[in-house]
Amino acid sequence: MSPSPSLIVALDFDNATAARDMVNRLAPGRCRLKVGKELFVRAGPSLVREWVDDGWDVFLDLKFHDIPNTVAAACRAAADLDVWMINVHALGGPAMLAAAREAVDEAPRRQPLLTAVTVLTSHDEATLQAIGLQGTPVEAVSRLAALAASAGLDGVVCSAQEASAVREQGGPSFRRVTPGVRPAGMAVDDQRRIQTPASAIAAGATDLVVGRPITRSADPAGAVEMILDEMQVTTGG
Ligand SMILES: O=c1ccn([C@@H]2O[C@H](COP(=O)(O)O)[C@@H](O)[C@H]2O)c(=O)[nH]1
Repeated sequence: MSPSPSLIVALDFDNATAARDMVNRLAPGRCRLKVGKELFVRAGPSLVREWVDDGWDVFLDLKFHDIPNTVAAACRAAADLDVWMINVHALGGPAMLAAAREAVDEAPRRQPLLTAVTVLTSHDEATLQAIGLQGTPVEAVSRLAALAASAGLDGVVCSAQEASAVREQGGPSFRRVTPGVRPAGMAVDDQRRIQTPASAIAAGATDLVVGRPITRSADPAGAVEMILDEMQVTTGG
């Protein structure tokens, strides 16, 4: 069975105060939080721990990509924060993915979901050619999703444009975490493979990641509700 759809707010801020202000404007239970490289480097594990202790599900989006031993150690450190989800790059290959899986399985308390980034949503076919990846984005994502599924990961990060192909690869319970979501008429920014919230859900995305359309809104909680409404139109939830 597919997981219930969820909305994850990307907290791309350069300081803890601004990030806390944003979280204080969001309604607990309506969305999850994502902490990425910028905020983590600026504000560190203590901020993540604070939100986890407050009851938030936190996706620690650090996209580990290194030799297996280093990634396993990083995954252990991330799991120690009792977060809901962590991720690595599928391009790290089978041994790295297996090492990450083993590290998370040995987590002493909460085992986070472990997902793998396939092809960044800022990439289009021309970018793939430039970096030497063969085929279309959906072909590359499918190959990498198959690697992640064989290593026993819990899902992948992809664009919603590939969500149905990933569901075929990994089965319904294999999560399709999709950034690059833009409500109709919003700025695309640096994203290239985008979908609206409704079309992302219709395509089989399980967890929608949305940053700037929420965090740059004058009414972030209202923006969350509008996106959730759009998601429910398709799920009937
Ligand atoms: O392929 C990927 C993987 C991660 N991201 C992250 O998601 C958010 C998207 O933010 P927006 O402001 O909604 O564009 C951001 O934190 C990225 O680091 C991604 O966009 N694509």
